Amino acid sequence: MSEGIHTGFDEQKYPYINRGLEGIVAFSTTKSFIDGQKGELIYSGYLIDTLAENATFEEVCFLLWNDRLPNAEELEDLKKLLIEQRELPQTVLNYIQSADKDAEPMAVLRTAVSMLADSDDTKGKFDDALFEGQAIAITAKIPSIIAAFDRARKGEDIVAPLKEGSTAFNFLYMLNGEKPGKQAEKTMDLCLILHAEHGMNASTFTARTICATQSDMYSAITGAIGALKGPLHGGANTAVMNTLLKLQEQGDDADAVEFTKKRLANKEKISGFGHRVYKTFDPRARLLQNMSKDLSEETGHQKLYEWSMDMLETMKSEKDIDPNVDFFSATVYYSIGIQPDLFTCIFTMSRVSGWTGHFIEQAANNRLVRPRALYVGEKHLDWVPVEER
Ligand SMILES: CC(=O)SCCNC(=O)CCNC(=O)[C@H](O)C(C)(C)COP(=O)(O)OP(=O)(O)OC[C@H]1O[C@@H](n2cnc3c(N)ncnc32)[C@H](O)[C@@H]1OP(=O)(O)O
Ligand SMILES: O=C([O-])CC(=O)C(=O)O
Repeated sequence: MSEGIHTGFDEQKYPYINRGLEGIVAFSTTKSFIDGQKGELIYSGYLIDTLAENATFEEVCFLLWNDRLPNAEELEDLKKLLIEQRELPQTVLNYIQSADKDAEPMAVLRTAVSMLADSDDTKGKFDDALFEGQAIAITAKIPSIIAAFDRARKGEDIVAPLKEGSTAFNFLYMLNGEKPGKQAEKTMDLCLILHAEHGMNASTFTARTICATQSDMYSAITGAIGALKGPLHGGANTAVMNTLLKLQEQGDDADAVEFTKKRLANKEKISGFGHRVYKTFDPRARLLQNMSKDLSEETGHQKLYEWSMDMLETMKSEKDIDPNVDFFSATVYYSIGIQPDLFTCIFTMSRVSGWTGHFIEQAANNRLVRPRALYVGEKHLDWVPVEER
């Protein structure tokens, strides 16, 4: 340790700092398992591929809140409760209508979710018996907030939620003002399943840290939304789409290989690639890649898919880095008509199930989260009066 640096630590005991907490195991969980070498993801016992093939988003919510799949009656009950909770309180609708049209959708969503606490009958009280009801209310209302803001900012009437249909179906209906077809609903539902849960990622860690102070679920989800919004986390899906749209502006013969190489040469990070845990292809990206390919052919967006593949191959050959979940979700969302600046909100619609599952788990076996920082500043300085500085 160099002279003048005072750590405040026993240096024998704390010889290094773990920047970014990489590899630190601070919680146990039954919510998900990730094998970063094999590229395997499991939600409460079920492989992501099994869930993608068989489950609905509502079943995944139940799974993440209860660590088991629902029987038919439990699933119907949950769907009913989610439908009952879709309507937004008038205070939140008023806020959405008055929000700046140019505001970031994730910022509006963050504020609106925070406001929901006021009109919740439980006031977000920290009580085991109330957590699942709060999780249902927040999960049900997030799609309504996203769709309402998107319509309000375009000067369109807000569409009231349906009293039927899946979360995916109702969201697309509220967003577009017309009922979606079977395929759009299925695509949306699959995206919700694939983004629901992912271990101790930055936003889930935020939610658990807030829970650990015994604050409340609304605060935890508000904080988690703030963490997800960043471009190194969930915000990367919007950044991926902006890159592809930039290529599109250059015309059909735009060169995605050169574009990627140039950015790498400038030491820029390429959004949608790399991961703290996966050292191979993210299994969700594999599933989304197949969807992206099929949808790009159906919607005439083949060029976007071709450029994505050029970027993928360049990242592999130049850096040996694979795509993460945000890479192909971008073109999937785009192909079903969602605007790029809403992409991270769609991620939120899904991830709220994992955040709330972790909140319930943390509360059941709580300990305050409180790591330490290595102090590297000065100590015991003499006070200098302001006029002498
Ligand atoms: C839902 C999600 O949150 S998935 C992640 C979404 N985020 C992104 O797509 C943003 C782009 N990716 C990244 O910034 C990173 O890969 C992260 C933040 C996701 C994970 O990164 P970390 O584990 O912290 O790795 P770190 O940033 O230290 O990168 C390690 C090395 O790989 C390089 N690298 C990692 N990702 C990328 C990338 N996307 N583009 C170019 N280089 C990259 C780094 O430059 C670094 O190289 P160096 O050792 O030569 O300096
Ligand atoms: O696990 C992470 O760090 C990021 C991620 O892929 C996710 O949250 O889905």
